[in-house]
Amino acid sequence: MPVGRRGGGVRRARRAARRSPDRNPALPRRAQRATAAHLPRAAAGSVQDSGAYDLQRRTAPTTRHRQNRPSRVEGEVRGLITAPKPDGHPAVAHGRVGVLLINLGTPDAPDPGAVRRYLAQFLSDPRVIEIPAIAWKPILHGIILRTRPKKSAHAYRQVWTNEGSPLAAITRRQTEALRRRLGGDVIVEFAMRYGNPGIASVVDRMLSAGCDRILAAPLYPQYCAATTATAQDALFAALASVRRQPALRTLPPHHDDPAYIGALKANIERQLGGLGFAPQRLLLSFHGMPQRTLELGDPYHCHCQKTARLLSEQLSIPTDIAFQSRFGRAKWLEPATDSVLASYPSQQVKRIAIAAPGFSADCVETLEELALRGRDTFIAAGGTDLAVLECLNDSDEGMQMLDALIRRELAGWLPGA
Ligand SMILES: C=CC1=C(C)c2cc3[nH]c(cc4nc(cc5[nH]c(cc1n2)c(C)c5CCC(=O)O)C(CCC(=O)O)=C4C)c(C)c3C=C
Ligand SMILES: [Fe+2]
Repeated sequence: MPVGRRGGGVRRARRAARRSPDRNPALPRRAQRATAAHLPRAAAGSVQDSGAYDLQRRTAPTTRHRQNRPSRVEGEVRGLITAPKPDGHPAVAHGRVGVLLINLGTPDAPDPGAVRRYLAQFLSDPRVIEIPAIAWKPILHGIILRTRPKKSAHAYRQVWTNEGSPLAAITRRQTEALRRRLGGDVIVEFAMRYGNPGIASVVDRMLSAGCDRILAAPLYPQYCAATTATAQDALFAALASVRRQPALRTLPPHHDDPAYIGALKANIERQLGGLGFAPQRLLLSFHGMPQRTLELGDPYHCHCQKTARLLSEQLSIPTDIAFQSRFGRAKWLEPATDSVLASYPSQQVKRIAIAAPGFSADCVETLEELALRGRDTFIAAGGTDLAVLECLNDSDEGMQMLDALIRRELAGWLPGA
């Protein structure tokens, strides 16, 4: 907008505010005049194209108001210069910035029924199983959901904690830590792509709390259609029926971000330094994917390779890369973690550490598949020492990285940023 026009707008807005029959009757006349006179210039435009109906606040800001304040100047101004709502206009909370951490999800309990419900939702996602539904549904319902829940529930039972599934407990702690770091200006929540709390219900809560700007952060450093894209699909689907949609940003993949690589290096070196043995090799184990997804153009494999290369350049211990958690009969990315573990001892590699940089939180795949079954495989093949390192979780290194990435993506949305 040209400067002159904007200046005129400011003057008109101030005159209108002084004359306004809607001036706040709760304020003394002097305070009303002061309110109009102190309109920030930059904000006057928002008075003209007023969202003024929205504003609930009709009194001078109290401490409570300031704590819950809208994060943008326009919001403050709209808060002071209010117009009456038309009859029937609903109260609308607005002006808040939200961060939504999204992880994969996990069963509600380590029993076959809960695991079955979780797997039914997970494995019905066409982003995860890219087989035509007509062929996949009979296999899923006729075979997989009849057999796998019992086996998987056993795995979950071995790693379950007092706070529930490790993935859920850690994601909750990450959320609380980020909330503390970002302070009262940002509403921080987490949601799961499968299971609870679901993305739609959390988004609904954030909108009710007044989030009209949301940064969604799928907690996957390496982009994959089966994880990142489906989390975003679910978010967009949740908003598809919303009248008043928030502005939306999504956290990009950060597989090669110096903040991520630096956090991994610090986290791994700290843990290696505390081991009671000197590993000869560090195996970097990523979750696998069908080989076909690489051929279809999914960048996941390349992202994993790049993370592994950048990290190994920063570490003094020799590293290998492998892919775990194979599912189904199709060819998956190689080499497979269990094959590598079984082959190490015959190459005289008998003391190893494993890190899983693609998992932002420890889960059944790291705690059961790597730390229990992986260990058995390695020891049975002749290995002597194995340590499975913790994921970044809510460690200082991990939270510092997440804080930095999130703040970067919130640029312009936070006061003074
Ligand atoms: C980190 C990235 C992940 C990718 C990529 C991924 C792809 C993928 N996974 C399956 C099948 C299963 N995964 C399961 C658990 C699971 N997967 C991830 C992450 C990725 N998956 C996590 C973090 C977890 C752990 C969840 C938890 O509750 O702790 C499971 C369930 C467990 C089991 O029954 O083995 C399945 C099944 C496929 C098919 C796939 C890509 C096509
Ligand atoms: Fe998985």
